[in-house]
Amino acid sequence: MSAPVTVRVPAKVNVQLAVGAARPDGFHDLANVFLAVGLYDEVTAAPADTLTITCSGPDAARVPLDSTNLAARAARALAERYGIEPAVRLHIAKDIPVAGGMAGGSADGAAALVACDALWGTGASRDELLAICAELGSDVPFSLVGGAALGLGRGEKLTPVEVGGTFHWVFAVADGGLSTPAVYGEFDRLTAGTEVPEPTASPALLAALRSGDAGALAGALSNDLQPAALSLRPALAATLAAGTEAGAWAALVSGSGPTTAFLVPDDAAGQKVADALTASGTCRDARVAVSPAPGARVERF
Ligand SMILES: C[C@@](CO)(OP(=O)(O)O)[C@H](O)COP(=O)(O)OP(=O)(O)OC[C@H]1O[C@@H](n2ccc(N)nc2=O)[C@H](O)[C@@H]1O
Ligand SMILES: Nc1ncnc2c1ncn2[C@@H]1O[C@H](COP(=O)(O)OP(=O)(O)O)[C@@H](O)[C@H]1O
Repeated sequence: MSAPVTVRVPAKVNVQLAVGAARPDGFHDLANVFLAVGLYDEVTAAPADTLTITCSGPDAARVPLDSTNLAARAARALAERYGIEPAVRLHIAKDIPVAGGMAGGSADGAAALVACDALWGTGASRDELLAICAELGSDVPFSLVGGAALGLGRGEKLTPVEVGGTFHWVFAVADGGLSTPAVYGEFDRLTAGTEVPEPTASPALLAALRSGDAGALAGALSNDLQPAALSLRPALAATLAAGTEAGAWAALVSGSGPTTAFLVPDDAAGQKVADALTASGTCRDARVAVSPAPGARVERF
């Protein structure tokens, strides 16, 4: 019998999220610049008679353990592709905030795919794995590749982006989550009757990533979903202000939120901003992390 396989997978922050008008299929075309950050989930796949799924960690109770779980969906999709039974016990050790705009579910989907591929010896190519990821969700391909990438289309068409240094972040974890479709829906409501421009990647942002210049990156961060997230969760404005007052170089909502992200110059500043955010009472938790981080990788057999 094969030994269990454990895969570690990072969270993400969107350093640019340019959103176009709603498409006929309900999705939005994006220029989505993903940056993987060093907060990780681990997914372990072990042989079993049937597909079962468990989750541990402080937010485990908020993770669905039914057939909608993205890790379970990934295992089923791979098994179906190779005509085998999805007989696997999946365990998620969850450290990425749930429904927080940091792609935790997508991360678990990508990790389960890599873990099951190794466990079952399917030998799927990188392109096959990426195609399954794109079927599972717009953010899932990025969780597989990690680093930094520009996502076009609905975010699934990836081009790697060069990163020339290490960036230091603080993430303020909010109470409860925000639904991604609800935030896109609020974006549509807020932009109704206006001309929504075609989303394009910012040359200044890509140059800042390439040079590793955190000050330049701070000036180039942008998120078109931020007004929608703030409209649905006005209290996030106080969190953003608390981090900025404590010395963060820049503050923005991470993706669809409600996690907020603070770019800081170094470790010491990160600890100071994290302490101030915790003391402010405007968030549930504050986590420090660095980027870039590698994508879904087998850690141990
Ligand atoms: C906003 C972003 C930014 O990276 O992530 P989060 O911040 O939620 O993690 C993504 O676009 C979320 O991607 P993901 O969570 O994979 O979304 P999907 O499962 O593909 O789609 C869920 C729903 O979000 C909306 N959606 C998603 C992607 C997109 N380009 N346009 C959309 O309108 C649609 O309503 C869709 O039905
Ligand atoms: N493995 C998983 N981990 C977390 N959430 C999951 C998972 N599988 C499915 N979900 C569902 O996806 C929703 C979005 O969660 P998540 O991916 O953590 O946030 P976001 O889309 O904001 O980045 C959750 O509310 C949950 O219902």
